[in-house]
Amino acid sequence: MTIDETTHMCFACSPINPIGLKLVFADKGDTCVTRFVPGPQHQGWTGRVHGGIVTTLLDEAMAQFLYRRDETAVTAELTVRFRIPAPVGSELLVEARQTGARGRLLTLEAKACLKDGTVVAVAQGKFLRVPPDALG
Ligand SMILES: CCCCCCCCCCCCCCCC(=O)SCCNC(=O)CCNC(=O)[C@H](O)C(C)(C)COP(=O)(O)OP(=O)(O)OC[C@H]1O[C@@H](n2cnc3c(N)ncnc32)[C@H](O)[C@@H]1OP(=O)(O)O
Repeated sequence: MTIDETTHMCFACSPINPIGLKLVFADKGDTCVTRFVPGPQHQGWTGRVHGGIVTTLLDEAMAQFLYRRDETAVTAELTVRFRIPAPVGSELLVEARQTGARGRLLTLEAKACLKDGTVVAVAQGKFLRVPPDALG
């Protein structure tokens, strides 16, 4: 896949998308991790981070796990369980890992936790391999 890591506009991880989350990822053991401090602009109900933003963090962590391992795949299905409200202003630690692979189908899981380890949300993702040129 040919993607310019400095100029792409991914909402979650682009360094230059003006309204993006600007997530930075790293590999840690068999996981891919990131941290994010949601601001007031990321809330739904007052003081609670919007579930779509939490979902984006989880989805992106799984997608980055694959990207960093040279897999070209897209999210085909995503299930999120929101365990507790994510408070605006509290850092979220997000990690993703692969749980399986069968043919084109890759399965992953991700979780978002508060700094004290409290789990905020967990996700199961199914990703389907696509040809590299399908993703530009
Ligand atoms: C370090 C620096 C960073 C730099 C960083 C650079 C940028 C890094 C950007 C990252 C960016 C990430 C972003 C986040 C991840 C997105 O957000 S990805 C975007 C959201 N997802 C999409 O747009 C996907 C939209 N859907 C599709 O394109 C198509 O439906 C799919 C998923 C490719 C599948 O279509 P298809 O290839 O035509 O396949 P299809 O014939 O439907 O199914 C093939 C097989 O898979 C099976 N299948 C399909 N769906 C499922 C399912 N959900 N469950 C089970 N089986 C399934 C089918 O049953 C079928 O099985 P067989 O009949 O072959 O046995």
